[in-house]
Amino acid sequence: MSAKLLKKFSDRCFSNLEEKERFLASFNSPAPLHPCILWCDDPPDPHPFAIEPREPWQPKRVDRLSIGEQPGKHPAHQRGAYYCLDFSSVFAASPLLTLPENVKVAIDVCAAPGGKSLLAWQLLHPQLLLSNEVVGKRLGTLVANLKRCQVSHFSPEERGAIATQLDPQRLAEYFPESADIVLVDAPCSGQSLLLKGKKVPGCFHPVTLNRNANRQKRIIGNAARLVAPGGYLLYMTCTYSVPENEGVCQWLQKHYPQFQPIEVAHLGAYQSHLGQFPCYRLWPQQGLGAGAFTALFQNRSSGQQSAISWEMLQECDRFFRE
Ligand SMILES: C[S@@+](CC[C@H](N)C(=O)[O-])C[C@H]1O[C@@H](n2cnc3c(N)ncnc32)[C@H](O)[C@@H]1O
Repeated sequence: MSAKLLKKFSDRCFSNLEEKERFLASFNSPAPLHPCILWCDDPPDPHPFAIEPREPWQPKRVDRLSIGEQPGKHPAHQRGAYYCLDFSSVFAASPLLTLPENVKVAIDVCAAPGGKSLLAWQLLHPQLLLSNEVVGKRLGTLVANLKRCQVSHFSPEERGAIATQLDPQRLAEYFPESADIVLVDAPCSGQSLLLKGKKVPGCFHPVTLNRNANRQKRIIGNAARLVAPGGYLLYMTCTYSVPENEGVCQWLQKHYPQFQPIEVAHLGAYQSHLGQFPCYRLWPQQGLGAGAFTALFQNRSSGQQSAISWEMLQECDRFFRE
């Protein structure tokens, strides 16, 4: 990581000197991140782990564990009792808590390894969860996680998931205006991954940011075409950059003006000071995770939700082929 580019970014983002110092300090001495789990079974009593106090927006099925807990090594993990994810992901997906449950169709456009799909499955109880992943190797991981975490295979008789490996443009052509909720957890410059000890070369470089912003615009534009009239689009990243995040949201509003940003009351305290519309940031200096961006949009156009063809679903499905 270039310390110069990080400093430049923080100069641009924070007029408050103290906030800027705290942001930079997160990189110089990263705080350990609390493990976090999403329960797929009902949590047992007694609880197998030491847990942290809850945040007001924390879904009931999510527990943030004390430092030192290793939920991935517990036998209940292999049994699929829960899925391990980071708390920033929970923050990003938390606008799902404001949406109607028991919807017909949820589509996760960028789904592997599966955290947001599992959150949508647990929080919204969709009839059909269509989890899509373009990268073949990652599709295998996604399907393995869905199966381990007890998500059944969809059929017209049974609520469940379908896994596809389609480019977002193809997805939009096959299933237009069909989804009550579409999730776009976009591939991004991944700046927050630095705080998880990962190497992310060039993640503050303007060329990287532009390349990612452009890729996200293509993905979110196609994702918008999947959303039924009245349905929702949730856009999330794990990066801090402004051309991604606020920039991509502004692009969406300009090119798809029927998509209105929706206020998420429980995230009011996290309103991004870098956007003039409802969108939310978790910063690393807030002490809850490495960071995330999230914005919820509603498709305000009028019309009917399109039905999904079972034949088309069967043709694309890779749930049992992985
Ligand atoms: C941030 S990750 C998704 C994480 C996942 N939602 C979760 O919660 O576990 C972004 C995903 O987008 C996929 N991706 C990369 N390029 C893409 C593209 N052009 N269109 C759609 N997805 C893409 C990546 O392979 C990656 O799996």
